[in-house]
Amino acid sequence: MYTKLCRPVPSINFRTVTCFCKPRQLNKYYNIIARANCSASSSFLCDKNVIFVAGLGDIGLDTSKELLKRDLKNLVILDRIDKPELVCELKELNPKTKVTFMPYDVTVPIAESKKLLKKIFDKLKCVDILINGAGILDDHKIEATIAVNYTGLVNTTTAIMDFWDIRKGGPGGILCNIGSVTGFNAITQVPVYSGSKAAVVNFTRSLAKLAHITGVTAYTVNPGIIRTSLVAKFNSWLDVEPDVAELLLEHPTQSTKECAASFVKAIEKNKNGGLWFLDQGTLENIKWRKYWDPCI
Ligand SMILES: NC(=O)c1ccc[n+]([C@@H]2O[C@H](COP(=O)([O-])OP(=O)(O)OC[C@H]3O[C@@H](n4cnc5c(N)ncnc54)[C@H](O)[C@@H]3O)[C@@H](O)[C@H]2O)c1
Ligand SMILES: CCCCCCO
Repeated sequence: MYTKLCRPVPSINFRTVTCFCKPRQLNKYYNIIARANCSASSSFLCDKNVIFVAGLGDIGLDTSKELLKRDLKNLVILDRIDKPELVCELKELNPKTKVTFMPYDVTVPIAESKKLLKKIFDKLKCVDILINGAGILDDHKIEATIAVNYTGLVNTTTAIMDFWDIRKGGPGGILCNIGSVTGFNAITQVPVYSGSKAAVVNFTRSLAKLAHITGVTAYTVNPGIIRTSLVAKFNSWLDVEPDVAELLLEHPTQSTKECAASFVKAIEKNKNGGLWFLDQGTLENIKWRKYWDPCI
């Protein structure tokens, strides 16, 4: 619906190249170049430019590796973590994709986020997908949890709208926000974290419904529990359960690789309004029950 398709290409040999970068008059050479890069068996992601906020985290790193199997044109990783060895490892994985790392803290003022995004857009000319994945889990850190998990995501999203919003002449874009199963049903003992993820889910559902105005589609990927450094040990709110991590990790979990495989599959489905549930290696788009309708 919002994917500005290039000139229809023969579906037999080539997939339709979707493009937000040149919404008006697509240069026929772009089509040929894109086709040359993307064989018929390639993914929707082939030849795309992707920004991945938190692409070096435990889930982020394996998801970045999975993305790099899809012949992206550019993968720009923004993260607070600065681990050059991980970036070098990613750069080696696929010669078809240029991997760039830029330090970024999602809690900076929105003007800083815009400045960083301008540098990226000036370099790449277009960005097809923004993945917002920054998150912390420590219910002792109330302000920080909300600042990183929610405000940081909202600000980064709002900042990119300067470059994507079709009302400003932008090409539109695709937002992939990392929520969590706790955004649907809380881990009661970490209500601040769970609430921040519910906010991410709710915010993103609204953006999806605004896509007809902004040209920006949006969905969330909501992993179940994965054994990462985030969950190894964390504080419950007001210490209501000192052993919350141990108790949770007694239940079935999934690996970062399983999550990454489902994560990229969800991105390839590119469903505006998707509520992707990624638990124990499965991928399901869940239906949100409506209890009330603002009727506007
Ligand atoms: N591990 C799980 O079970 C699980 C389940 C569902 C959702 N999640 C979410 O997935 C995401 C990744 O979590 P993870 O388990 O890989 O843990 P992780 O700690 O390895 O990753 C967290 C990522 O967020 C980044 N980050 C934190 N604060 C930041 C800031 N201020 N600015 C920029 N980046 C910042 C970190 O650098 C890291 O890349 C988080 O949003 C988390 O809430 C995790
Ligand atoms: C083990 C607790 C996992 C909490 C992160 C789910 O988003």
